[in-house]
This record gives sequence, structure tokens and C-alpha cells, in this order.
Amino acid sequence: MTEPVRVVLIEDDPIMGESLVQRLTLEGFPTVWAKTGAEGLAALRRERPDAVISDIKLPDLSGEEVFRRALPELGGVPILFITAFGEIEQAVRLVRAGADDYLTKPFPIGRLVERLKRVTPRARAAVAGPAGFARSDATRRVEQALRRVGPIDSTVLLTGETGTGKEVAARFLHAVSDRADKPFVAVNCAAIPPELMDSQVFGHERGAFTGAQARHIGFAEQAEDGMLFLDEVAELPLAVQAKLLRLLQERSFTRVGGTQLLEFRARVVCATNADLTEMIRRGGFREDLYYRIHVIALTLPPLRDRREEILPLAAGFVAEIAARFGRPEPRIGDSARLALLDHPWPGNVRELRNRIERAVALGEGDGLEPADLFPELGLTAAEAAPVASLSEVRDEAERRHILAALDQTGGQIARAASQLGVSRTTLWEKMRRLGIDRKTMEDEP
Ligand SMILES: Nc1ncnc2c1ncn2[C@@H]1O[C@H](COP(=O)(O)OP(=O)(O)OP(=O)(O)O)[C@@H](O)[C@H]1O
Repeated sequence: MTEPVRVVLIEDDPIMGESLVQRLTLEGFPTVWAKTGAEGLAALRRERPDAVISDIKLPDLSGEEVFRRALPELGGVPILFITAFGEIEQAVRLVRAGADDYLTKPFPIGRLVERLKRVTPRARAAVAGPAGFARSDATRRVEQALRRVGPIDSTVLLTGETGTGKEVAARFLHAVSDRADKPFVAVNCAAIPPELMDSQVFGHERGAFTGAQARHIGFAEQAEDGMLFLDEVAELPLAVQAKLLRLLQERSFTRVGGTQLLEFRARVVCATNADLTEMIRRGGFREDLYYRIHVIALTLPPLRDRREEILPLAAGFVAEIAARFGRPEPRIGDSARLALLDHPWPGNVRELRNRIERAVALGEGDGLEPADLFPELGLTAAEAAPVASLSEVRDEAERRHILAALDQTGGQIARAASQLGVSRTTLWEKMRRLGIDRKTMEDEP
């Protein structure tokens, strides 16, 4: 017997809602009813349904907002909209943006059931298209959302800690988009000096500034009608943020020092590990730009929240890296597996990859052991301690020297100061800073 298709219904009209719930349940679709957009989003997160039916007009959110906000939870789950006669345009836009279908009120409930039956197998079937990157439910939702928005042109913002795979996700989006055969241009905004950012992104004309000996084609132009991936977008200086906003609004730009207006045809995908709302609060990021790039926002979860991916990812990296080094593929021993599962992975997938690469490169046996992957664990505590900074070393030496002087002078500050070649006040200050307790010293009048 196949599992029943579970539905979340988002509908504020009590009569319509009631009758839909009754009929859907009778038809074998267990249904959870949410009466506002916010309740609906919470239900989506909680219930993980197989299909969603949503009214387009809700007391708190529009259909577009429901879709945009639901997308990260929705993944490949079908969503049908119910619209009133006057909202058809919005419904058509939603279907273009990746919603599955819409029905105009009034409609016979049988038709809704029929549509529902038509769209649900799609969610169950293996998703077609390029192979994905997901190996857990958490990333599968992101991957399916990317497949869904692949064919449309809205701007996507990918967030997540460093090394979680934001660039991998952006390249995947490109691969499933209609622009897959067009350029994918990745710009690491953190790696370009702020004063060069403008000309790197928009290009410059010959003679635009000292040293501009030839025309330079910037990233916006190189992307043609492909994809422009702005990694670490929070690092853009405010002046370049203003230009990026204009680029997105007007879909045109000029090279630095140029007058010719060039059409911007690429799709923009941004990534950041910064908290942009916090940056807006502090005045480091433009709010209007945030709303432009935040049309569809998806978060790559940290590796510690998707531990089921650790071993499959590790196995994939071992195979790939051993092949690259022309070495036999080492086995990951049982205790190494446990160590991998136990590690908190602050550097996420990148850290996993780097540790495997080092272990495969340096490992001598035919298996990987915890010490190959976590060499720091084999060190004594003193060796593993982080290297002290120069100021820490200096402070420690000063502290010991002052204590010795005080010891020799029986705690007399003035004599110790003169021996040390500093004034009494300076010695007091140093003692305070270095935490030498003055009460243990014998002060003089
Ligand atoms: N799902 C995945 N499958 C295979 N490799 C992955 C996956 N996710 C990430 N990686 C690898 O991990 C490393 C980091 O990924 P990526 O550069 O996409 O992360 P990021 O989130 O963009 O990092 P940053 O914020 O530092 O730019 C890369 O070597 C990438 O190939």
C-alpha cells in the first residue's frame, strides 16, 4: 500500500477551509489546516507535508510572499494556489516562478483533488536533471528548491557558514538553469581590494585612471547572459553596493571612465556567511540592496547539523583525492569514522575535504586512522596549545622579571623601580596590568 499524501492547506476563509479539509481527508489526503500565512509556514516546517495548497490572499501574506518564504522548506514538494478571479495575473507569475498550478475560485473540489493527484507523483519521483549534491534531507530541500528556481531568473541569496557549499550550490543552480551553457562567473568580493572593486566588476575604459592602459572587461560583462556569482557579498564597499543596486534595478551599467550604456543580461546569485540584517543595522550594508538580492533566500546548514553526510562525503573525497594522487584508495578505519562523526567541523565541508586531502597525501598505511585525520590529537597538550603571540611572551617575561626584582628588594616598589630602570608610577601601572597583586607587596610610605 502506498503512503497517504499529506497536505498542508493554507486558507483563511473558514467555510472554504472547512469544506476543503473534509473533502481532502475523505479522498485520502490527511490535511493540516493553517489559517494564516505565518501559521502555514510553521505547519510546513513541522509537518513536512507531501503537498501544499494555499490561498493567494491571506490576512498576513500575499501568495508571492508565501511562495518565497516557503521555498526553503518546500524543496520539491508541490504547491497549488487558489486564486480569486482578480488575482490570476499573480497566479500566472507564481507558476512561472516555480509553483505547480493554480485554480480559480469557484471550482468544484473534485478538480482540486484531480490536480493534486496529478502533481504529487512528481514530488515522489526521483528528480530529473543534473546529479545533485545533497546527501541528507536538510541539503536535499535546498537542492530541490534550487531545481525549482533554476529555470526562472529571480536573484538568489545563499547563506551559511564558511565552507558549507554555497559555491557548490550556486554552480548547481547554474547547471539546472536555462543558462547552463552560458558563462558562470564567480567573484570573491572579499579577495578584491576595495579600490579595484569598481573596475573589476564593471570594467574600465583605456585611460580611465592612471595605469589603465587598455580597456578591461569586468565580471558583469564577462557573465554575458549566464550567471554572475557574488561570493562574500557583504564585503562590497558601500559605493559598489550602490552601483550593484543600480545594475539590478536598471539592468544596465557603464565601464569606469566610459559613457556607453551596456545592457546587463546575467542572472545574479549572491552568497554570504555574514548576518546581513545585523550589517544593515550597523550601516555596513544597504537595506534596499538587501531586498533586491534576498528575493529567494536559501541556507546551507552547517555540517554538524547534517552528520549523516559526513561519512558519504568523506568516502567521496577519499576516492577522488586518491585517484588524483594515483594512489590506492585507503580504507577509513572504524575509529577514524567515529572520530569524523565526533568532530564539530567548524570549517564545515571544506575542513573535511582538507583533512582528507592531507591524510591521503601523508598517510602511510592502507587505512586512515584518527591520527591521520586529526594529527593535532596526537600531540601533547603543550604542543597542541596555540602559539603564544609576541605580546603574550613579552608580558610573561616582564611579569617574571618584575616579580624577581620585587623579591630581591623585599617588595619595595621604589627600589625595584630604580633597579628596573623605570619610574615608580610606570612600575605600578605594569603591576596592575600584569595582575601582580600589590597587597602582597610591602608598600613604602
Ligand atoms: N555537497 C558537497 N559535495 C561535495 N563537495 C562539497 C559539497 N559541499 C561543499 N563541498 C566542497 O567543500 C569546499 C567548500 O565549498 P564551497 O566553496 O562551495 O563553500 P562556501 O560555503 O562557498 O565557502 P565560503 O563561504 O568560504 O566561500 C569545496 O571544496 C567544495 O567542493
